Amino acid sequence: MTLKIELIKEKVLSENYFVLRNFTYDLTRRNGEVIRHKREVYDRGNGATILLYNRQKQTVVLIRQFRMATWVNGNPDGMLIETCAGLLDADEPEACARKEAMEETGFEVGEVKKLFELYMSPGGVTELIHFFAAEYTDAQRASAGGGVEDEDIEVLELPFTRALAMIASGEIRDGKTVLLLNWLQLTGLMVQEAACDKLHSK
Ligand SMILES: Nc1nc2c(ncn2[C@@H]2O[C@H](COP(=O)(O)OP(=O)(O)O[C@H]3O[C@H](CO)[C@@H](O)[C@H](O)[C@@H]3O)[C@@H](O)[C@H]2O)c(=O)[nH]1
Ligand SMILES: [Mg+2]
Repeated sequence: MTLKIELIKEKVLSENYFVLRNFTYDLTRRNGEVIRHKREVYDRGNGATILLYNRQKQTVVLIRQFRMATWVNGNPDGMLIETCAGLLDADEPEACARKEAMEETGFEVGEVKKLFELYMSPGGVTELIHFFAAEYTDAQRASAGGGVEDEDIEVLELPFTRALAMIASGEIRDGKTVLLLNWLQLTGLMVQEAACDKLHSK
């Protein structure tokens, strides 16, 4: 059942790099009762992210960068391991994913697969992230990556099994990255762990 919403007031609390608003609205509950809500909503745009994987080498490409929000919330050095990602700005999601792969990892990917679009923090953040995956080859490496302007991004090419182990150990704790690595595991596109360990011990 669709709830009825009537917007009463919208107030901009902060409009600097992104926008924080306070919404007052009346919501008609499923039982017909009307309740008034006040909710703060942070709009920092939508984004795209892409997992690069190589079946032959059984590897994935991730990045490590400083994330202030994690430092504020208990991450001692603020460093986070993630799939490459960016804000859409004026780009279409797929174009954004390709551009971020190029800028952040240095790989110019070929065919990309659209997976899903997910709200990442619906309690208060508008952001919708578009998820992609692409197989990469060494020949597609066009630059060292590292990001643009004031970014300082480290590129990590890891055995897929190592990346999965890093979720279990807590070394990877970024939501979009865990989702994408779990998606790849579920596809069965990567070989089973024992075979993969054998490949990397050669
Ligand atoms: N001056 C200033 N610059 C900012 C601010 N916030 C972000 N930036 C700059 O804006 C750029 C954003 O880089 P992108 O690569 O486009 O985005 P992202 O931060 O990696 O975000 C991606 O990942 C996030 C985490 O999962 C996602 O939340 C986001 O949607 C996107 O997919 C960076 O150069 C960053 O320094 C700010 O408050 N002030
Ligand atoms: Mg980025």
